[in-house]
Amino acid sequence: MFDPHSIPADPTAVNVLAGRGFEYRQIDPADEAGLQAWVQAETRGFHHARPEAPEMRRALQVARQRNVRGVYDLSAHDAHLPVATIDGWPSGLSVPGGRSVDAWAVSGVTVSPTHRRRGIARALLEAQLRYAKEAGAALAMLTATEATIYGRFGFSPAASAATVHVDRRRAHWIGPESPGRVQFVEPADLIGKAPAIARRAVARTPGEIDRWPGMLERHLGLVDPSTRESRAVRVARYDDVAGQTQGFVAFRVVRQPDEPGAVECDLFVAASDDAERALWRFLVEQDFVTEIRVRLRSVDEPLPWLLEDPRAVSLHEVGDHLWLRIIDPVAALSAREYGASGTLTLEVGDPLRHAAGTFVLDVAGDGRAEVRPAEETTDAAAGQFRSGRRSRPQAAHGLRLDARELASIYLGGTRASVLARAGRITELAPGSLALADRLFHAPRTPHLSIWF
Ligand SMILES: CC(=O)SCCNC(=O)CCNC(=O)[C@H](O)C(C)(C)COP(=O)(O)OP(=O)(O)OC[C@H]1O[C@@H](n2cnc3c(N)ncnc32)[C@H](O)[C@@H]1OP(=O)(O)O
Repeated sequence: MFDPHSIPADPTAVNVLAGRGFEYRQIDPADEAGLQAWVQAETRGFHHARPEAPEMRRALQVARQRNVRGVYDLSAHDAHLPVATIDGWPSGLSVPGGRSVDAWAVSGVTVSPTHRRRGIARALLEAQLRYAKEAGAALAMLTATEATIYGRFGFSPAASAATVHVDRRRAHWIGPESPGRVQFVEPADLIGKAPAIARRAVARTPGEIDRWPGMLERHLGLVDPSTRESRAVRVARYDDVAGQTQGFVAFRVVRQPDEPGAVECDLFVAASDDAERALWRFLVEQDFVTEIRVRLRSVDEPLPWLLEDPRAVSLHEVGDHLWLRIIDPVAALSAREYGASGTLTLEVGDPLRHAAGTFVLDVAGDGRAEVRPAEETTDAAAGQFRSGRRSRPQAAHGLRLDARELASIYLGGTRASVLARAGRITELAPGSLALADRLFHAPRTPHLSIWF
């Protein structure tokens, strides 16, 4: 695994920020005071309360695993606190076909209100794209607080999420019985096996990213188990007939005294369809609750099809969630599996130059692609055309699009034809959009179930 601490400071960012009177630093994982100040600044940047000691310990544990950078204004009153924060780390991203592609996750982007709109975030983000390249990542990725910030850096929405509400009184189950068993478990008893189950759940869903050490502990209420909020966390797990745990949920019931409550769940992990059904059933069949609210679920849940009254289910806070930025089109396009065979040329524009070029996507009958810059036809490809394994490129299906549009169609969450209707993709030969829609189709709607 690539060491995120090994990347030298980006000279452009150093110079740009120095020119504005700021110092751009990487914080050493062993620099406890430096990391604490960074966490304080990031927490303030996101308008959160100052962290208590257990949360600070957890934040430091996470920060030590990442490339953590701050911008310092040495003339400020609290000069040890950065005026801007950002962190990045290498992480797998699940793509259609069950593989994971090497990506670079970006998080913790804050600029103090005293220093904003002076180009600090731009300097930090452009540097992150160069770090992503240095780390060998095919894409950069993030979740965005505001949808207006990241398009200018080539990021674009690639997977959505929604909060699923279920009206308990109307939630009569008609779906199949799962053969295994759901049972309550204390969070501390689950944490040992939780990461492995989460890994399998991530692998089967395009758009999910690797979980990092310390992430599940927070959802399970284990960071500071003595708080009222942590003590309210209940956990149920699903074991298959062989006794293997295949999924779990962590939830709270919120209620006024003597009133029925509402189930609030923000950790729903299912490594099999049986687990997914059984855990939904467990959540929606609780007594003495009126509503079940599960955050960051897919916009394409099977749940309405499992209930007699599909209108018991409603989607709220539906929106973009995972944003991708293509860094290396050949690596990114080669990683996923495709929904059809065919050959498509992609003329990709990119004002920041990372993904610019013309690429030939040549998908064989097994859904695997060979991708090459248009000027190269490799000997291997020529051999495969001769042997008939791959179709020879015709005069040719092609699209002209920007790196952003490529990011949005990449996981299959948005169709190329929709972006063409929006005037954002140009079809270069008749039939190219229909082919692109078939190629990029993913059997499972991409979905990301965490913030990062
Ligand atoms: C992945 C994540 O961590 S998402 C978290 C993002 N952070 C937050 O929401 C915390 C609160 N907000 C902030 O800290 C800051 O406002 C930031 C980080 C969003 C922007 O920082 P700044 O240093 O002010 O941005 P900077 O001056 O570099 O602006 C860069 C460009 O983005 C634009 N921009 C910056 N913030 C916004 C915004 N909130 N909405 C729309 N455009 C924005 C600027 O106009 C500028 O455009 P241009 O370069 O094309 O002219």
